[in-house]
Amino acid sequence: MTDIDDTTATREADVRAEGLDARLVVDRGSFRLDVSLSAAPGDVIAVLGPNGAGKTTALRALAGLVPLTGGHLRLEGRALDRTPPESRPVGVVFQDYLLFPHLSALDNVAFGPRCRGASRAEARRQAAAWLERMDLAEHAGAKPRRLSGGQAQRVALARALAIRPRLLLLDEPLAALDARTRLDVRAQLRRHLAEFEAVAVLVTHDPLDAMVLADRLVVIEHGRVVQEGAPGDIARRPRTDYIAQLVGLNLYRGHADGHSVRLDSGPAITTTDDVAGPVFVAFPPGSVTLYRERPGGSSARNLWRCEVAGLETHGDQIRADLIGELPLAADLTTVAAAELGLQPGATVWATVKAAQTHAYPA
Ligand SMILES: Nc1ncnc2c1ncn2[C@@H]1O[C@H](COP(=O)(O)OP(=O)(O)OP(=O)(O)O)[C@@H](O)[C@H]1O
Repeated sequence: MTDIDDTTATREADVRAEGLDARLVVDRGSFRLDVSLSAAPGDVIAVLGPNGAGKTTALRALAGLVPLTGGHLRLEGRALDRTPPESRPVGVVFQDYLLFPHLSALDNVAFGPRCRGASRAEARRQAAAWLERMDLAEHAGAKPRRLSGGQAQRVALARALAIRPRLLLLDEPLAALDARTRLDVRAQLRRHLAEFEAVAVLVTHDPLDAMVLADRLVVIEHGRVVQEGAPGDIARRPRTDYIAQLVGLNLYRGHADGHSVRLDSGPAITTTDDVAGPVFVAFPPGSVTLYRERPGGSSARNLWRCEVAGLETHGDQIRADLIGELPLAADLTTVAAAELGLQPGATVWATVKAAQTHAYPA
């Protein structure tokens, strides 16, 4: 057995004995969720996917709020499939926090320990300690409507952690916040998740939240896992159009023979990678250069005639959506777009250097 096999085997043993080991099969009308999730203690997993992919269903199944149609759910070696939600060692932070409006921050956090048998005084003592840890001590007496979005989020997190869960679930934890608050709260949440010693699963459709907060991403589409791995690997080697769009790459599928990849859709792309067989080829929109006339002296091997289908601002750049023999996205500065006279319907020539493409096995 190699070292890698040893590490994998150890991780799998950890997952079975101490972590999360789940296959969640849930039928909801015509929709079927069927995803496997496993994590070792201390792992933060982000479940990422487009609208309707089944992220919330997966989270609710873990919490026990929707029943499994099939599969299994084990946490620290214990089957939870038939355990009612309130008896699961699971803490949940809902998207809109669902704080009790009539209770103070302190009593919101004390609620969990109290429900699980702590005396009123003990529950409040634990709650006060959690609020302190979240830098919220001075807001202990405040009702939720007096809290800012970021403070409410931390109270919700404190409430979920106060029951000392062995599985922490977060549903779009930053979605309710404005952009400025989001930045701060994301950094704080990252710190709290790093300190959390059990498994955390967060659901999001924001790739930045997923990349910053999680050790591992599980991408689901149409109720199935389409790709999983470390954030960096997924960003470098997307395997579906949805993921390629999330990480901002043009992505194609084709058949490689040496440095040439014949795409399933027709044209070929030259790459510096040496690959063979079925592959993906990806390149960033920023690596595309556009010309109004066919460039004569360009050394680029990859040259395609395209038509501008649409233009939109993208950060401080313009993103051109191009169609033609190779549909692609190209980023250029506003000045360059003006000089090229880019407008929908215009014909342009697009080039990409072989060294800026990346090919990998499909
Ligand atoms: N109560 C329900 N009854 C029947 N179908 C449902 C129910 N709730 C959700 N669905 C369906 O299950 C599928 C997955 O929904 P889910 O909310 O889990 O997706 P999601 O990935 O969380 O999406 P979003 O990002 O939009 O919240 C959708 O097709 C949805 O229409």
